[in-house]
Amino acid sequence: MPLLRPQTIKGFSTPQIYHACFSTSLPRWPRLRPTAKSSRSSIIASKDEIYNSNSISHSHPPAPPPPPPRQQTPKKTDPASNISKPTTTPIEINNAPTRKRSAPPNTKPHKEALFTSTLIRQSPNSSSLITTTTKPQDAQISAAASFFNQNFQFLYSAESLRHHPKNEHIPEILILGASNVGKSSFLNALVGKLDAARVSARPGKTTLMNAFAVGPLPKIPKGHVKQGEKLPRYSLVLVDTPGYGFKSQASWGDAVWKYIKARKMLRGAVVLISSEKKLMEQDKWLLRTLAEANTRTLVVLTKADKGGGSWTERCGEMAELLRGELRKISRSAGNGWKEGSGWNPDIYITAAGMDRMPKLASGGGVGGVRTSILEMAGFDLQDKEVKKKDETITYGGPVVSFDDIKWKET
Ligand SMILES: Nc1nc2c(ncn2[C@@H]2O[C@H](COP(=O)(O)OP(=O)(O)OP(=O)(O)O)[C@@H](O)[C@H]2O)c(=O)[nH]1
Ligand SMILES: [Mg+2]
Repeated sequence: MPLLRPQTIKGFSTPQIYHACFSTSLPRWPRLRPTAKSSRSSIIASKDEIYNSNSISHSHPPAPPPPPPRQQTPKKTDPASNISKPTTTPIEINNAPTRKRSAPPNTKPHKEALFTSTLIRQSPNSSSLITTTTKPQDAQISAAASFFNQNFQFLYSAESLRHHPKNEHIPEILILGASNVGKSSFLNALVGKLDAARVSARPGKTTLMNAFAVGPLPKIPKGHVKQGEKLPRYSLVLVDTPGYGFKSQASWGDAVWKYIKARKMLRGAVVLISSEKKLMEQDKWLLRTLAEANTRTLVVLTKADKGGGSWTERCGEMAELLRGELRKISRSAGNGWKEGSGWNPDIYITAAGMDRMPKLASGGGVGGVRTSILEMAGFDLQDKEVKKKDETITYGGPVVSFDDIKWKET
């Protein structure tokens, strides 16, 4: 296999070399300085960690199977009609036809749309929050839903990079965000299970990187399979992470950072930001770090149901703010991390953990996010079908093994 320079592989995490400066005194994620480059030896250490990863830690086993779903009494109301319109920004609810979904009894009218929408998104080209699904989007959303509902499996917990077992074939997506932002709840909603990942009202619940598998049997080209290799029976790995900020620890950030810069099958990160809070410096730092590492990024607002005032106004303003921040970051990164290729200009809005309703997996804005995650992971979403794209088309170059990467000299 020819030696490829990692920076020639377009659009996903390029293993570049950065210096990490970890704060040990504060129980926080490390403060990283992605622009300062380090020596090659720090990367070689990461590489060794990958290849010596025989031990799989199960110190954070999955939660027991969820109880049977509670019975819901459907309440038929038009979600869009109950949205309070913003007063200061021109955010409107698109009135395209919606698929009726049931909201729990006694749902407050202003939250009804949150419960019933599969897609809540703000795109740069529209001043409205799109909360509805048009016909083709519906087909894609249901294709993505059936993908995510297949073959759910807890894989492993990892304390550091070397605990992640070798993965040569299956795309991995990282779920990142501050502690308590709703990462584990979001993952549960994605896979349609209430208790796949453990959730708690107390920040700092997730302390390890927890990997979960979803999706149908993968179609791996014969030439990519080594003799006697045991093939995975799922198509996508979602990795829940410990949060940064309040109640977090520097070692958690260290593990996540090493994973971002060295993990071969990482195809993108979903960054969760709470819509009930202000954008934090640490959120901006994370986005900058992903930009410098050239990791594809999708930003999702969580907890749209929380906080005062109109959620449409609050989330719409926050989405605009974030997009401005992302543009600034991509200008200063000056690499392939650009609007549309490095980061997704659509900001999704979710209420994944809202009331922890069993049926929420089909609502709360989560359906639309699934489609973008699959796209980021290299799948092609056609009507009612999800197909794995040829890696050579998606990423602009053959997939090289970690061993074949010629490291950029500093
Ligand atoms: N109202 C509301 N609550 C939510 C939402 N998402 C999560 N929550 C709640 O927020 C709390 C934290 O959720 P988690 O999913 O554990 O958050 P996390 O980011 O995984 O937290 P750590 O693992 O501690 O970093 C829990 O009480 C959830 O029920 C949401 O969309 N709306
Ligand atoms: Mg968690």
